Amino acid sequence: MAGVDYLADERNKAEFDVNEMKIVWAGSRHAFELSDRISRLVASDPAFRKDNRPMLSRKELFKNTLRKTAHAWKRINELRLTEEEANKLRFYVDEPAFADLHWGMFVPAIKGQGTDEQHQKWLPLAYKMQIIGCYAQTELGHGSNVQGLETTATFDPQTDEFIIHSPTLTSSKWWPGGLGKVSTHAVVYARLITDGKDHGVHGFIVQLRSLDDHSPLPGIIVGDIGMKFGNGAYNTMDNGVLRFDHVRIPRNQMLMRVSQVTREGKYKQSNVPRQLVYGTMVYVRQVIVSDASYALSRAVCIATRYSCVRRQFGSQNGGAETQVIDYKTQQNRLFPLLASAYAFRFVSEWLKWLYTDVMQRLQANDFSTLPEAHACTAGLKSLTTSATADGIEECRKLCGGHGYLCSSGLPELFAVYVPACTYEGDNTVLLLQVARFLMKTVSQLGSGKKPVGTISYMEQAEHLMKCRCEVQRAEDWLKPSVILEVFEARATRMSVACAQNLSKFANPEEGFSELLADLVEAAIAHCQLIVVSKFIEKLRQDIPGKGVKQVLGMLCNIYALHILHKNLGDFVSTGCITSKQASLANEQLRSLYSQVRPNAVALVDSFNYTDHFLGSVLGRYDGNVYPNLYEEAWKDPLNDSVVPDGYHEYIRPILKQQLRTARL
Ligand SMILES: CCCCCCCC/C=C\CCCC(=O)SCCNC(=O)CCNC(=O)[C@H](O)C(C)(C)COP(=O)(O)OP(=O)(O)OC[C@H]1O[C@@H](n2cnc3c(N)ncnc32)[C@H](O)[C@@H]1OP(=O)(O)O
Ligand SMILES: Cc1cc2nc3c(=O)[nH]c(=O)nc-3n(C[C@H](O)[C@H](O)[C@H](O)COP(=O)(O)OP(=O)(O)OC[C@H]3O[C@@H](n4cnc5c(N)ncnc54)[C@H](O)[C@@H]3O)c2cc1C
Repeated sequence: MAGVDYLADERNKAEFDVNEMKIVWAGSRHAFELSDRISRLVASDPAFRKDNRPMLSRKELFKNTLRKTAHAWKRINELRLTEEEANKLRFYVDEPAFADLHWGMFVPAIKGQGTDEQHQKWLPLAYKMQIIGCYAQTELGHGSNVQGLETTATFDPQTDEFIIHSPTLTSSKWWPGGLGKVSTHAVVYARLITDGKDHGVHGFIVQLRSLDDHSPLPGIIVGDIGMKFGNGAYNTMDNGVLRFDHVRIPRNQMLMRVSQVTREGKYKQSNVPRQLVYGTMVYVRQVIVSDASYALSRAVCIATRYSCVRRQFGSQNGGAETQVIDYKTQQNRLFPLLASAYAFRFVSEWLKWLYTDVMQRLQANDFSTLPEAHACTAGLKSLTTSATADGIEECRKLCGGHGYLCSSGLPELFAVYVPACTYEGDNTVLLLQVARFLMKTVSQLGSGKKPVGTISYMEQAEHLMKCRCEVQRAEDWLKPSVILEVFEARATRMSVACAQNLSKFANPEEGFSELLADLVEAAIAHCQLIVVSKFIEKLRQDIPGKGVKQVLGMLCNIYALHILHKNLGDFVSTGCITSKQASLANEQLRSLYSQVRPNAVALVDSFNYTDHFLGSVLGRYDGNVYPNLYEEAWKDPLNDSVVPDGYHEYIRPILKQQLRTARL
């Protein structure tokens, strides 16, 4: 029945103003209106259809992506979209493509590491897509260890050129998105060698393919690295392999903001930290945190709507069965994910602010906040992507058997999303960067150097090491000051314990290696504290709209108390809370689930996702799941004929043989 809203009752239960919540989710009225307009534009354009992706072969899939990307670019130009609008359009097209790396890494690498002159030369070409670029850093033999890269860029003073070379098989560039089949250019990371001296890894702009016929330039071997996890999914992207055989580029194609090579071959470093060479990664990690909130909210939206539609058991006198969302087990799995989606949204807004602030400071040669920005982007990228990947998979299970169908949208979402735990820095490797930052901070306590920003809580280390949680009743867990202190105490105690254990080793690096697992846990505790504290900060702001702040308060408490419940070992063993207080937290959590329950569908409606973007029969806005699921099944190519291809070759002979055997 078209037009019936099967979730209307659920929507009527909401205790807050959904339209105001949509604005909170989007970040501002402007952001909401822009996002709403662009999402509808994409949804209404048949060229952006995506429901056939799992059925396509790799070649068809890739060509389809090329077609869509070209169409998107055409629409961006026809409609004269702003950069913000164009980014939203690409987001709602929802198909990983070479353009992500062009706009997301190639352009930012030139902007961040290039000189004014290089900006003038390359950015106009890139902005008009007259060249298409990728970010070629990772190699077959090294990804995490950037300092271990092997590609060389040797300066030749005779010709004023660099010679880019892949000396070994393991030095082949391997993974860069957009490289395999599309990019004409790349920012290539290679060891800079002048006068026989190795100056470490630097970025170089290298042309890879002819701008006339797209063939690889002399000395370049380039191709796709092959099928990846899942059908459809990330296989729309041409992750590539690239080898150089003494390829020459002009000297002015080394990105020279951080350091320069003069005409004479002299290496000079600007008065900026060498880590700025890693600046593009910091930028993208911050974007990835924001993307985590979108990916998780999408899965949660599907699982929440479907959990209201789906009924199992509990029928009384022939009445309706129980909606599965009313089972406390379902709530205990689903509502913390709903809360996490909101928590990640708010922490990503803050992280974007932090990043912008750091960039402004860098312009004024103030590098003081760079270490914190690195630790926060690395740590939050790791925390949010791991939680999101696990959360999407949990949402699939929350949808029971139907969640395993491609038409639920969840298998593809998981397959596309899960590499986020690896790309842009393996999550464990990134947490270890946070741990280094924490150990440095602890070692400086009492030295007069004040910890600032997200680590400023360590200034109270003396208090946090011995404070006792004051919770006596379940409601006490609703006080933000109580939650904050407990999370700060846990993070401090775990970091200090690691530092104390480290100090027992004569060689600090040996100690660090031995304690890696504990260090990762301390880093996670610190990152979870950041997420909790940014949610609490958000609630201190003026948030208009009936009931909006109240329901966000519930989600904030669910996020914090669920983390506490899942990590009870940490909180209890460090003496931050007692086991009695732990059970009071659990009691409060159950009560919060009941309070959120009537608001669940409205909370996912607030994401304002179109059915096109969700791409899920189970998550349809109107909740009309079964007829559509049924109809969807018949679209499968296997159902094109009643008797399958292969019947005569393979099924019939078996049946006949069985008949003969039966007669014997
Ligand atoms: C519209 C936008 C769309 C965006 C597109 C989004 C999605 C696209 C999809 C996929 C893209 C995927 C792209 C990639 O994967 S690109 C490759 C990414 N690779 C990595 O992330 C590699 C990870 N490794 C590293 O970053 C480094 O090797 C390291 C692990 C950080 C170690 O580096 P190094 O050995 O040099 O450093 P040390 O550990 O010795 O530390 C020395 C000091 O430097 C500080 N440091 C390290 N990194 C940074 C940084 N980025 N910024 C600032 N400071 C940094 C570190 O803390 C040490 O400081 P100290 O004070 O202790 O000396
Ligand atoms: C889909 C996808 C897209 C990508 N796109 C790009 C791109 O556009 N450009 C680009 O340059 N690269 C790209 N990459 C590469 C990506 O950045 C790397 O794969 C990533 O940085 C991880 O590095 P690795 O593969 O070397 O992992 P490894 O470092 O080999 O990790 C293997 C295991 O070792 C562990 N490990 C490694 N070092 C340590 C340590 N010091 N301590 C403890 N444990 C450790 C890790 O935790 C992990 O469990 C992409 C990768 C993927 C999957």
